[in-house]
Amino acid sequence: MSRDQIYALPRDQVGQFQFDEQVARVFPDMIARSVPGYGSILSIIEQLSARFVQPGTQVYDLGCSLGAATLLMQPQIPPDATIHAVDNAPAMIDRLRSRVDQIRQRPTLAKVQVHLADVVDFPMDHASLVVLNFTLQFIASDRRRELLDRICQALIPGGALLLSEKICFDDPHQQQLLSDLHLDFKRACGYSELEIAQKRTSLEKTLIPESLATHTERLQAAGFATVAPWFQCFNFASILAIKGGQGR
Ligand SMILES: Nc1ncnc2c1ncn2[C@@H]1O[C@H](C[S@+](CC[C@H]([NH3+])C(=O)[O-])CC(=O)[O-])[C@@H](O)[C@H]1O
Ligand SMILES: O=C(O)C(=O)Cc1ccccc1
Repeated sequence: MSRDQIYALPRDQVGQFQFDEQVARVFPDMIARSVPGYGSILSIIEQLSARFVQPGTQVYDLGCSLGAATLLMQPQIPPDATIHAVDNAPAMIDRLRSRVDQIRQRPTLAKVQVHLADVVDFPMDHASLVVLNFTLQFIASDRRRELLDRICQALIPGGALLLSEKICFDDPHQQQLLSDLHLDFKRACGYSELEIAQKRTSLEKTLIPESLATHTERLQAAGFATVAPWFQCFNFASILAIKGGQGR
């Protein structure tokens, strides 16, 4: 796996973070060394897919990057279900397309369709599981509610949304403590102070975290009957939201 050294050398100017060729090349290493719990969340997504995905339904992996979640879910779900892996970064989608083409499309495996598209207006229907694994944080704040409304509408009764995000805290002491612990995690994973500082600058206007309360309230307002935060490590959290059955 290629090591992320993107921010290792000093830059005169640090531009906005982009999911370009350079990032796609090192992405598995970058995310594993930047997001505490990323590997655990992926293996729970694999487990959830076995429980929630129903025969003949659609699964959406929104902001799929290199398809880590998609490729784990594929062997777990009924063969007549379809996974739609969606990302608007050509560098990510090109790599995922060639990986999916390499996997022989066995009739016992669910189909994977790879889409270069913006998740904000990507059409969805008859979904039993939607994955937003660290993607909503990159969507413009004023488009988030609309996307969650559409996801809830697209889900069948009993269908699930898995939402993982970097979060922030209303209490400044909690904010300081948990972001400091995240920085310690990055240091322990081998990032230098320069790498940490330059990446932080590049993400400032691109990755906009919200509080767990904001996420929970918006999911409830979008129509989810059950909103269950199930994972938190420092300032990263994951929520499972279920659309109610008939009458809920
Ligand atoms: N509007 C958008 N439309 C489509 N894609 C988008 C948009 N905005 C951002 N992206 C895409 O969302 C992904 C976010 S990474 C997700 C990891 C993955 N889920 C994983 O489980 O490995 C998380 C991170 O890097 O922290 C990138 O590939 C962007 O191109
Ligand atoms: O690196 C960080 O500080 C993050 O918040 C997570 C992250 C991981 C990968 C790409 C962009 C942001």
